[in-house]
Amino acid sequence: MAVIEVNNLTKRYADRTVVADVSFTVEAGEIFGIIGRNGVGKTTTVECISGLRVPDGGTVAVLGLDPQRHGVQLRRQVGVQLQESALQDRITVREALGLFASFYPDPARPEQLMDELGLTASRDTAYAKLSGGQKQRLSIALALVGNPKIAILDELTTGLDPQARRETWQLISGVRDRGVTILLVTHFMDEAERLCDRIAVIHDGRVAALDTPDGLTARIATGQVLRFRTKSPADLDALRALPAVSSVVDTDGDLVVAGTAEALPEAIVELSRQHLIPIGLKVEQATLDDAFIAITGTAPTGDPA
Ligand SMILES: Nc1ncnc2c1ncn2[C@@H]1O[C@H](COP(=O)(O)OP(=O)(O)OP(=O)(O)O)[C@@H](O)[C@H]1O
Repeated sequence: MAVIEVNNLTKRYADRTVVADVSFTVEAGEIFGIIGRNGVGKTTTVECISGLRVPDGGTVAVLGLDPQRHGVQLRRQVGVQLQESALQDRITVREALGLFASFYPDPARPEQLMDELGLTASRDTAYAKLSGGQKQRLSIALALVGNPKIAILDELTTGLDPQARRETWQLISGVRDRGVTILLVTHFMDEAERLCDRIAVIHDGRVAALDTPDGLTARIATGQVLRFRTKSPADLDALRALPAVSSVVDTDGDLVVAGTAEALPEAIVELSRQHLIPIGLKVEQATLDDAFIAITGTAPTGDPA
């Protein structure tokens, strides 16, 4: 059963089209990812879904309701993690969770959420005194405190250290296992690969691809990804024309060539014909990162080291 249906969504700011023609459906119980580089319209798309923005075209239905016309009913059933919290500086973690819990008919227990999100030690700390990571955990807790049917999480783990990211992923998997549908916006490929059942790749305000993480990787997957530099610019079209090569992308001077197992010998011969040698050559198995590069022609940015 689809719980979110987005059809031909468009959104303009002044005369600039930010969301051009986006369509997808999210099924009950899945973790659905929206991935894309900064500024491609991900947040605008989820803001239209959560009723915070009015679309200029197309339709959005959440649990069968129009977010604009049925905002009050939907707010009880949809938890939204805001990118920047509008909390007062002096409110403590415990007070904020208690306050938000009071808005809902059947809220989660704040103590349990604080425990699950590692916030118990800072329960009496004022919002302004929390670290970036603690603020992030609190924003996730606030999205979940109403026991929502759908949770919309935007840049879930930005600002968290590697250990906290992994703990947050576990927590989100656990929330999904309890039957909550999750719409996750991220530009971290490892996060999308680890958590999402299906992913929409947004590029230039459109859905460039929609599939499972494995399905997206399989599009280029052929098996191998070669990474190297050359001393002078290579003829990329000649590389693209090789039978075993499915894509060639130049990411700031580093060439990323995806293809079958034959791509390596073919590329070496072609480069040698161009009087070039591959510098720093690495041969790897394809990942979601590589699929993203092949689909959008650009590298995702902001991945943690
Ligand atoms: N209220 C606004 N008025 C004008 N332009 C806006 C507004 N909000 C966003 N934009 C612009 O629209 C584009 C898409 O923004 P959006 O936040 O939807 O992208 P995003 O993919 O979520 O990026 P990010 O990961 O940086 O949040 C950006 O270029 C942004 O600067």
